[in-house]
Amino acid sequence: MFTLRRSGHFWSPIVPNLRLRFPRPIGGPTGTPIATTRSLSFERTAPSSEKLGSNSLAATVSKARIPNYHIPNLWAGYSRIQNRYQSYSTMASNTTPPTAAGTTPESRLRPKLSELAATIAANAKIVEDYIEAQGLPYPSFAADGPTNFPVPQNGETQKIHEARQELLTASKHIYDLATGPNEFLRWLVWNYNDVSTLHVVTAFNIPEIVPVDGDISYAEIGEKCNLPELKIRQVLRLAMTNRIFYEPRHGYVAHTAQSRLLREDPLMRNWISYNTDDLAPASLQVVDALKKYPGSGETGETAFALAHGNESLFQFLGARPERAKRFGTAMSAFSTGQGYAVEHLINGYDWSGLPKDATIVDVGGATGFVCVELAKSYPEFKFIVEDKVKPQLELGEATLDPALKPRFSYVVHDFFTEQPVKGADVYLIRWCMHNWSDKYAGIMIKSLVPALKNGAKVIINELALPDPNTANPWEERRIRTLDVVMMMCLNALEREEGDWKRLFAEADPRFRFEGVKQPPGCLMNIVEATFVDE
Ligand SMILES: C[S@@+](CC[C@H](N)C(=O)[O-])C[C@H]1O[C@@H](n2cnc3c(N)ncnc32)[C@H](O)[C@@H]1O
Repeated sequence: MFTLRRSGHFWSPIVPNLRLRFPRPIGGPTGTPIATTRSLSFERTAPSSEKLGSNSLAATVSKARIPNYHIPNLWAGYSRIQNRYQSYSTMASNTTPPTAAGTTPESRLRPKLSELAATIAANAKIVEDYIEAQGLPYPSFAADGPTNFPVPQNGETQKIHEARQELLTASKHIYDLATGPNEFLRWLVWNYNDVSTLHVVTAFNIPEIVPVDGDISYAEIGEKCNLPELKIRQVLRLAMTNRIFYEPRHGYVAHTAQSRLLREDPLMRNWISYNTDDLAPASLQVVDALKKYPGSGETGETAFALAHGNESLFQFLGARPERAKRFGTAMSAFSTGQGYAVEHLINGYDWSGLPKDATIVDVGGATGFVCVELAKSYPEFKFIVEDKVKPQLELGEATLDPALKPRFSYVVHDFFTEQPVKGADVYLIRWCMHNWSDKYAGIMIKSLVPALKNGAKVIINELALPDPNTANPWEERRIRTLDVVMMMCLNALEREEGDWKRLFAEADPRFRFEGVKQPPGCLMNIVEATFVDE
């Protein structure tokens, strides 16, 4: 029996400044509703010195303001807050959660199931506690689940994201280990069936046909797609094993979070259809391309070209405006987001080390949007945006803030020909060189040389691949896949630091290679070389 019959408050003996306030008398035997006062609340004034703990706790406390308490629930909530405070305090004091990665290549080959399971449990708890404490939407497969993992990416959540990464890595390891090599390989090669079912789902617009709320029979979907019910059932039941739709009752189909995303996100639809229509056929030609053109660096001698009537990717897109538009949208689905934000380039390079009125040439700069951002921070810099595609430059010029106009000019230029702007301080090349083999990347750098004054900088902003096993496994798979896609489509590649260094050395011995940087939180790198001609 627990009854409170006077107004007042309790101070938590564990959490500084946390109190349970009940300004009006409340009462009732254990387990029965207590007086319906809406002013019953947890309160806490967090000292500013407490970072992670206090912010998370603040959300927990505000979530706890619920009317119609039962006394036991109230105390459960009170002690939950205290427990959470203790777990955040531990996290804030830099306790490292268990990790799945071994420390040597050999130890990575021999993980133990029980240790992986412990890693999963510990890191899942960290992530889950944070989500609940912040009142974030809980991850779910259900149609109303969040479309992205709900923890935002910022300095304060770094430890939570590290824990999530450990969770993902250990989960993949334990799954693969428990599968065993024989089954693993047998299923790996069947992954094309996942792609082909996804292709059917998107090509026949099935996410549109399935209602957002409720369900629809296989027969009705078949009628709308002009396909037999049985075939729809075959395809969708495999797709469902990837949680694309589910079957709430026998013979009926409803949305999951993933199928809803296919319905509602045009970027995602473009990304999928570009891959299924344009790239998947090329992937089946990689072996033939390697046999036919083993050492080629030409864009027309690729798996893509073999799959698409001997047209290079650029020729293919140039002749098909609709596909080109879809390609553009698909690319933005891949390379937008926090890790690719231009601000990393603005904040991650020492622009203030340049002369105050420096001239920056943005080679292959499209609309010049990178320079526009740079111009905001460096009010005396001047910018020349170059691109081969005139409409992009025209768009940039037409949409430029009038206040910036005196500092900007736009020049049609092919970056494989001699650089027309002589004596600039910086030649910036962002997201252009990974489209080209070393043969052409070398020509791009050599074409700059006649324009370079002593001390001029060449800054390249794209990837510099890390050594194997130094990135987290998830990121490693992303960049290695991208690297192979560049080969398949264009005989191009993502480069390592050594590749960048060699490119500059081969282009001209007067280049001093300054190295590669990766701004914190950025998925791209900044490669820098100085032209030294004294
Ligand atoms: C992937 S986009 C990068 C655009 C921009 N730099 C950025 O950071 O997003 C590649 C750019 O290179 C341009 N481009 C392609 N071939 C070119 C060439 N031969 N000369 C100049 N620009 C070219 C394209 O028009 C496109 O704007």
